[in-house]
Amino acid sequence: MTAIQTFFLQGSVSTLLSSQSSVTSCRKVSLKFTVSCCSATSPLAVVNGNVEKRPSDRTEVRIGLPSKGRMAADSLDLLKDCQLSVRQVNPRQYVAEIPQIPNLEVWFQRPKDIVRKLVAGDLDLGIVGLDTVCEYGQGDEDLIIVHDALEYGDCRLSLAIPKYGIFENVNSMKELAEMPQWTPERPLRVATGFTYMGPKFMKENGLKHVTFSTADGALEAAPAMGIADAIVDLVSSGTTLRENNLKEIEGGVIVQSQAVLVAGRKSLMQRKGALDITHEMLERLEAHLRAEGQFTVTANMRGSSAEEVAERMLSQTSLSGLQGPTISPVFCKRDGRVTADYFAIVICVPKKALYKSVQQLRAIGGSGVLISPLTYIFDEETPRWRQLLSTLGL
Ligand SMILES: Nc1ncnc2c1ncn2[C@@H]1O[C@H](COP(=O)(O)OP(=O)(O)OP(=O)(O)O)[C@@H](O)[C@H]1O
Ligand SMILES: O=P(O)(O)OC[C@H]1O[C@H](OP(=O)(O)OP(=O)(O)O)[C@H](O)[C@@H]1O
Ligand SMILES: [Mg+2]
Repeated sequence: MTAIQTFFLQGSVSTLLSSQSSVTSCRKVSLKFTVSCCSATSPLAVVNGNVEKRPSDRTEVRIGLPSKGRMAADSLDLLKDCQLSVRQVNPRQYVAEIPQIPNLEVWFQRPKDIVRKLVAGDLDLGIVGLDTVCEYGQGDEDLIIVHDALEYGDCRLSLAIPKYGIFENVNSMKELAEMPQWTPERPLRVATGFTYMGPKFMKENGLKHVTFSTADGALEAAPAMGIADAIVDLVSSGTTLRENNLKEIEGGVIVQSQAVLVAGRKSLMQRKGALDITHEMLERLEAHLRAEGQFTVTANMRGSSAEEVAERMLSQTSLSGLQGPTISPVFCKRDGRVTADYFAIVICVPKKALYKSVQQLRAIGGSGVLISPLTYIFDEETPRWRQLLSTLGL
């Protein structure tokens, strides 16, 4: 019989980087492992929080969304903006649906569990921060980033050290690695929740004498408490670092992160419907995110012909639109004759350039300028879809 247990290991565990496999006793940490027990007599197999990969014959495609934390609401909002509203019967129910996509089940999970379940094949798609994919995916080639920039959850995984004391004049990873203080007896102590990415980064940067401790939050307190010399944690505005007298250093950014759509390769290749659903979600996300930075601008312009109006429009730097202005005659009846003295112009304008565009329109005789939000810009091609097909070898 197979039982799955989760428990806390309390003890003195840390990783000494100079010898990859050695686990030495240095510092108190609390690590959470999922352990699968095959029988009362067989040895325990630690599988990094994952249950073993197993085949599944379910017919529904599953997407994991963050159940809590700062990514949860933003993920639902983004899907809603793409007309993919999630219908959840009550907030404590972890399964939900997106009525627009009938064969898709939504499962609310903690971000790290979304990545673990993607690796295990229990989810097919997920939305999480790139930092979480890197940390819990541990380089698994079966994890494919389908959309790498969902434009929320911006932060970076960074190494930070105190501004004071022996670190006062240390401003780069190189200077940190060259400090004479770090020896096998007195290694650099790093506190981090990123127990895969942290050690990997330090090793890649040539830091030999390093130990790690971990905690579930408020890591920025560790140096002032005397528990650690440095931390590896997420930074967004930088306020938490500043308030705790810590600084980032040159070369110390490990990952630039934001929300991403991630999928399991096997799911995309083998699960019926998974690739089609991914295609639809990708199309909507790309078209929506592209549109979000733009306004539609319509205006009237007096002119003798569409070509003459177009020439005036194209003489201005901010009025060329995506592929050029759309110009249509506005017909009216004067003295019994139908004429077109006015033309309606329609262009897309980046939100940042809106006021400049309005000024330029007025300068060339535009009137009655109307501004409306854009929901989607569907291009002929979805660049990330091409990329995905090529990654899958299709
Ligand atoms: N300060 C921040 N600003 C912006 N995005 C952040 C910030 N901190 C984390 N993130 C992003 O949001 C994701 C979720 O972080 P959040 O702290 O909300 O949840 P969590 O870390 O899973 O939960 P908890 O902190 O309660 O353990 C992170 O993986 C990261 O991608
Ligand atoms: O650069 P800032 O904008 O100050 O944000 C950085 C902080 O945000 C996250 O913490 P969170 O709010 O998730 O709290 P936690 O420590 O409980 O995870 C992260 O772990 C940092 O502590
Ligand atoms: Mg957090």
